[in-house]
Amino acid sequence: MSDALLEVRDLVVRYGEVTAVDRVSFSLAAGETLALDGPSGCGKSSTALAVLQLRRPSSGEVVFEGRELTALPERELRPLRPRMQPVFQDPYGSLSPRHRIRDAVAEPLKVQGRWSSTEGPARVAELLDRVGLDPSYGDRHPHELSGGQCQRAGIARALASEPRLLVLDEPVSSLDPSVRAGVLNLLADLQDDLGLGYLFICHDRAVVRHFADRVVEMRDGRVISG
Ligand SMILES: Nc1ncnc2c1ncn2[C@@H]1O[C@H](COP(=O)(O)OP(=O)(O)OP(=O)(O)O)[C@@H](O)[C@H]1O
Repeated sequence: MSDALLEVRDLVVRYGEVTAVDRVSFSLAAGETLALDGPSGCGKSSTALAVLQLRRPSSGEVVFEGRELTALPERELRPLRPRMQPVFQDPYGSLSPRHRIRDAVAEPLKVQGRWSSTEGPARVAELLDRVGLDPSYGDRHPHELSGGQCQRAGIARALASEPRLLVLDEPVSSLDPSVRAGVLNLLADLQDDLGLGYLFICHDRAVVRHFADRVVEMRDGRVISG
């Protein structure tokens, strides 16, 4: 019995004739950061989407917390989805422009039946505070936040689901260099506190070296080292 949080075995993702991910395997423990590195188009994002089951792989296995996900119908996946949360490159893209930050963070609690009108607002304030945002930011809309603040709000929303795994697809690439370190430090703190596993996609070698425990190097859909 493996104690891996995530185990990916012989993963294949095809888009029609294109094989974007070709028998990729790796594993990730709780509290660990595994980086996927490689040139543009080598299949990093396709791997991430297949791990999250946002795109169903063509073949292979994704074992998360001991359960093989690829064979599960959507209704059986649904209760597991909160435990694996994505954070994408575009901080504004993961938050609806029409909703206040407070509502965006509250939504997972409501959808997952964990909202109460007495404790819910305090939980949202606590999550905003946890990501370094003053809870008064809850009143704002995404366009009233900087890119870094918006990415923090997106992380608060992801944390509302009480995940065990964050799939971080270029989470700081669109941010000003001056705010990148702050968001990476926040992610490192959260990992220390919560024991989260991170699948981390990033094309910045210096960031990868600094942030990742292990690196899986990809080329043309395949793992070439790691
Ligand atoms: N929705 C899609 N339909 C068809 N082909 C796709 C699709 N998404 C990705 N691809 C192709 O799959 C391959 C891998 O793309 P992917 O985005 O996974 O790579 P990546 O390493 O994440 O690249 P980048 O760093 O540029 O995001 C590429 O050849 C790409 O053109």
